[in-house]
This record gives sequence, C-alpha cells and structure tokens, in this order.
Amino acid sequence: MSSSNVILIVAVVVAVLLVAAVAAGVALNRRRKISLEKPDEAEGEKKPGGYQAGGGFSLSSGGAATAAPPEHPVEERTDTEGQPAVGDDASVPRDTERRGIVDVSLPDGDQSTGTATAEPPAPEQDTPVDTAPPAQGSTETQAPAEPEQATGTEAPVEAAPETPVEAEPPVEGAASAATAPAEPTVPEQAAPPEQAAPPVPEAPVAEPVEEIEPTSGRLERLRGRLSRSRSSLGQGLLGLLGAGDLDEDSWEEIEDTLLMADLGAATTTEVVERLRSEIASRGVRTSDEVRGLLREVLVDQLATESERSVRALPHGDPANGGKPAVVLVVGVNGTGKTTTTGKLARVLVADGRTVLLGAADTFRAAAVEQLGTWGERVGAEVVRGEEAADPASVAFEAVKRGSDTGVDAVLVDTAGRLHTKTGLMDELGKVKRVVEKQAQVDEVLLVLDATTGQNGLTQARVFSDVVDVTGIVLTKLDGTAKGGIVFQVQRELGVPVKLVGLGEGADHLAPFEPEAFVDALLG
Ligand SMILES: Nc1nc2c(ncn2[C@@H]2O[C@H](COP(=O)(O)OP(=O)(O)OP(=O)(O)O)[C@@H](O)[C@H]2O)c(=O)[nH]1
Repeated sequence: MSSSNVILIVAVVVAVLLVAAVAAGVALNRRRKISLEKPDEAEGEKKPGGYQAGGGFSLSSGGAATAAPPEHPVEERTDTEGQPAVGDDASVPRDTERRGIVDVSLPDGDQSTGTATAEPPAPEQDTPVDTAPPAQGSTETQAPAEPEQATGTEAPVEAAPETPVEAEPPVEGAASAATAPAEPTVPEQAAPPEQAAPPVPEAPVAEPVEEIEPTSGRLERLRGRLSRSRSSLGQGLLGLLGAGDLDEDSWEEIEDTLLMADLGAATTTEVVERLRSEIASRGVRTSDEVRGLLREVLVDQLATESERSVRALPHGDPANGGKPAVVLVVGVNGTGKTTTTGKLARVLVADGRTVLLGAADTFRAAAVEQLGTWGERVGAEVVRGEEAADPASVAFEAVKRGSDTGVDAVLVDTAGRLHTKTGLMDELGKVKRVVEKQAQVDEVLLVLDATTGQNGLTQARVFSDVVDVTGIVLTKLDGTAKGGIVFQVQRELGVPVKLVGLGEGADHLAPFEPEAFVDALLG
C-alpha cells in the first residue's frame, strides 16, 4: 500500500471520527434542552382515558437525563417575622404531638440512621399509631383494604408478613428496606436479571371506591373557585383600565392592585410599563380591547419555556421490567402536601394508571393515616412506617415495592415539619438520595400554600436548595384574593407552576395553564 493511500485512509478515519463527535455533541445538547419536555409518544405511551392537551393534565415520563436544576435567583433570605417558616407549621397544627429530632446525619456509607430499625416490623397490633411504641424505621405495606370509610382509629399496623423486601436477595441496603437503607452500596438501577428472584408480588388491585371527576377541563370547571382573585385582581384591573383617561393616579391604583394581589414588585413594574406603552401605541378603547390587552400581557408574564407536564408516567412498561415514575411531594406541613398527593393519585388512577403511595411523612401519625385513607379511596397500595420511622426508609421501601409490583407511579409524601429547619432539610435530602439508589426521582413537586404569600417564597427557596424542585403545586388558590402569587412564584423560583389546588374536595386539583388561569381571573 502506497504512502498516499495510507494518508488517505487516515484522513477518512479522522473525518469520520470528527463527524461522530459533532453528532454526539448535538444530540447531547438537544437532550439537555428537552430534559423537561414531553417524551416521545412511545415512552409515555398512553392508556385508555388518557390526557389531552388543552384542559387536561399533561403527564410525561422522566427521561434518562435528569432535569437540569433550575436556576434560582440568588436573593437575600429572610424569614418573615412572625410568619411560619420552613420547619414551622404553615397553619395551626391539627395535633400537637411531635416526634423528636431523628438523627439524620448521613455521611456516605453511614448506617447509623437505621439504628432504631433493627427490630423487625412490628407484629400485628391493634394499638392505634399514636400509642404505638416508637419502633423507628419499620415500614409496612398496606394493601388497599376493602374500604368502608377510613377511620382514624384503624390500626395501621398490619405487618406484611413476608414483604418482598425481606425475601429479596441480599442487596445491601435493600435488605433493610424495613430499616434505613444502606444507601451507598446499592447499585443504581440494580436489577439482577438472572437472580433467583422471589416471585414478583402482585400489587393488590382494588377498584377505586369513589368515582373520580373527569380530569380534562378541570381548570375550566373549577374557575369559579378563583372568585376572590377574580374580583380583586381581574375585575379590579378591568374596571380601572376600562375607565379610560388614565392619569398618574389611575396608574398608581393599577400598580397597587397588582401588588395587593401578590404579583410582586418586579412583575408589577413590567406589567404596568407594558400596559402603558401598548395603550399609548395601540389606543385601546372598547372593553373587549382592554380585556384582550390585559389578557395578553398577563399570559405573557406567566408563559415560560419550562415544561409543565407532570413526570408521573413510568419508564417503559412496568409489567415488563420498566420502572415506575417516582414523584416526591415536598413542602411545609399544612400546605396541602398529603391532600395533593391523594388528589394526584386520583388523577393518575382516572387515567388508568396504577399508583403506590409512600407515607414518608412519619412526623405525624395523622398524616400517615390521612394518606392511608386516600389510598383506600383510589385503590392504591400504601407503604408506610410507624410514627417516627425513618422517612428515608419508608420512601425507599415504597419505591422498591412499587418497582416489584410494577405500578406506574410511586408518589411519596414527605414530612414538612421538624423541630429544626436544618433537621428537616437534612432529612429531605436524605430521602431523595436514598430513593435515588434504586430509581430516578422524576418529579419533585413543591407544595406551596398560596395564602402565605411572601413566606411561601421563602420556604420555596430553602427547599430548592436541598432538592431540585421540578414543579410547584400552588394550593388553596380558592381561599385567597392573591392569585397573583402564581406570577411571583414562577418568576422568583424559575420553576413552573404545574398544578393548582382549588379546594378541599378530592378532585379540586387542576393543571396550571396560563391562558385558562388568566381567563378565570378576568372572569
Ligand atoms: N381550600 C383548600 N384547602 C386545601 C387545599 N389543599 C389542601 N387543603 C387543606 O389544607 C389542609 C392541610 O392539608 P394537608 O394535605 O393535610 O397538608 P400537609 O402539608 O400534607 O400536612 P400534613 O398532613 O400534616 O403532612 C387540609 O385541611 C386540606 O383539606 C386547597 O387547594 N384548597
């Protein structure tokens, strides 16, 4: 072979390598960009009763790539005086019992958090949870009992005699699903293909006991529940703008209206400036034109590029080795975490999905009970720990159980109250890390109470530092005239509002859609 041939071949090889590298770079870049977008149809294949765009919930499955953490504006953190902060209650606690601070220090490889869990799951006992001895860390699964009405007196402890976890081959950490998982040694996505695995337990299937309201058109149907915000913000602005001849006093009033509705200073300034310039250039006369302009300006403020779909669809088919979606629900107690977890479960079940609930809010026995009731209502299995159990252990067990039984989604309700903010945050971080030992966390929904205004934002910043919040659920929008908090939350946190809570009813959860929301505000 002549030397020119050799050079030619080398040149061709180099060219091919270059092309491959460029292609890989482009692909990687694209993957990062769409990490929060809907997956291909194939990935998030739908079951009957699915969701449509426009009025329905938008669900997607988490991609292989983890969503890039949102950028959070760096701001001075100040707890609002006299207001509940992270680690406190967002509302008056419904009970007074508190558990002590759990040792949540977690150096890698630390097994000490499982200290209290050496005991096997408590045998069947009829004692109500609050009087049960604090057998920390033990978890048990609760099959959706044939529900009558859930009662607060129901003894939650039904020792699952042979939980699959205990029968599991001794994957370190998993062996202690009833204890704190020894996290670092569990290989990620460990799925021993040819192990003599114990029979895959079937998720107890129960029919939802209640009819679930259709999931499409929720925001439309619930728009009346925004009436307070509508009259203060929507009607207030329309009235002022429609009066014509806007002098400085009028503009000041418009500004005040926006501020009072909790839009925040930055958004308010932008909205007023835009309205002023558009009115000056376009000339807006009729009430329809006023409404049209206002709608446009407000929707533009709310629209973000972030994907709003909730990543609650499984990775592949769970019946054939696919993994369930894992959703963590975080937030301060009293904001509506448990309620939102239950409502979201209903949405998924209505979509033909199977759900498992993890009651990792072990801080308060009643919270666990509450989630148990939601589980019964939708026919979802509930994995829970006893009061004061290690939440990470419960979460771990829930995800494991969900994977074993092949559910579509595991929703984990976490604690929002501890004696100290640091303890809470350490614990939350641990919950996420532990869960990630066996499955990707697809969605971290931060639940914020819309009625707490600025304080909710403070909470959100703290939570965002510990876990990458991927979506906001703004609850109790029905109980406030300050629906403008939606604008501020998105702007300040850089995280999209994905769901809104519009009441205490089981189906008072709606997907957040900027246009429909603004329409509801404007009446
Ligand atoms: N009006 C209204 N009330 C809501 C909404 N979401 C939740 N709530 C109520 O808020 C209260 C607190 O809700 P929870 O779900 O218990 O709050 P949490 O954050 O989980 O608190 P724990 O159960 O202690 O963990 C309950 O009375 C709910 O019914 C909503 O969108 N609107």
